[in-house]
Amino acid sequence: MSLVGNKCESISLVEASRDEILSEVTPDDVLKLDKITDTYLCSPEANVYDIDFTRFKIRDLETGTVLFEIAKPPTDFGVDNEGGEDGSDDPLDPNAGRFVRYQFTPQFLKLRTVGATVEFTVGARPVTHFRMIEKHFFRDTLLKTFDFEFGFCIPFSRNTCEHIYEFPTLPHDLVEEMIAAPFETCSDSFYFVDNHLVMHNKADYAYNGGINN
Ligand SMILES: CCCCCCCCCCCCCC(=O)O
Repeated sequence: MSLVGNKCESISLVEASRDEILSEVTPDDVLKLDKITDTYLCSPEANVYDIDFTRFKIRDLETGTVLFEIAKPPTDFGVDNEGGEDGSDDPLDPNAGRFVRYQFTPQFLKLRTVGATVEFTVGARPVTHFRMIEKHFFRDTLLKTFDFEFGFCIPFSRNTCEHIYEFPTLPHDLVEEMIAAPFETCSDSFYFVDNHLVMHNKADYAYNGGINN
């Protein structure tokens, strides 16, 4: 099956078929991806560990400035935070909560290291080798793959960790294109427990905040 879409702006977020879900997606598979996926590569039910993200914060590590922060309201977390138009606010959408839209200013792309602090809870099962592989694209170009470990989580625990994003050096022309093309920068975040894919989230990004808007 084709796991990839052609353009961030035109991906079709259809759900993977049952056969696709049942075929195991490995960390090596996603490390090899060179395009954004056009489907979610696991169903929401794959999260048998009841991993629940409850807080997320991004800060510039050079100045300590907090750039973005969201905490889970009582019933929801991770849906469009800026009023995007992907339809994920629909309570019947099985993919609600798997997509986030970020809107940053152009200055964001000048940062060198960003710390992303995530707080999450886990359910009744111990979580071993919890790992996130996250791929960032602009259109058809892979900007960078991040590969982070969360480690081991005991049952019914609340956990916090900060991962360090070292920004790639991007050519000036590419940066200008990214600023001029809101939401054509996007990412796939794949979460594995013991090498089994348990969650797949998507995000897109605009970097034109403060420019005529
Ligand atoms: C411009 C290329 C590298 C970009 C690194 C951006 C770091 C942003 C951290 C936020 C990622 C959150 C992903 C998510 O919400 O699923």
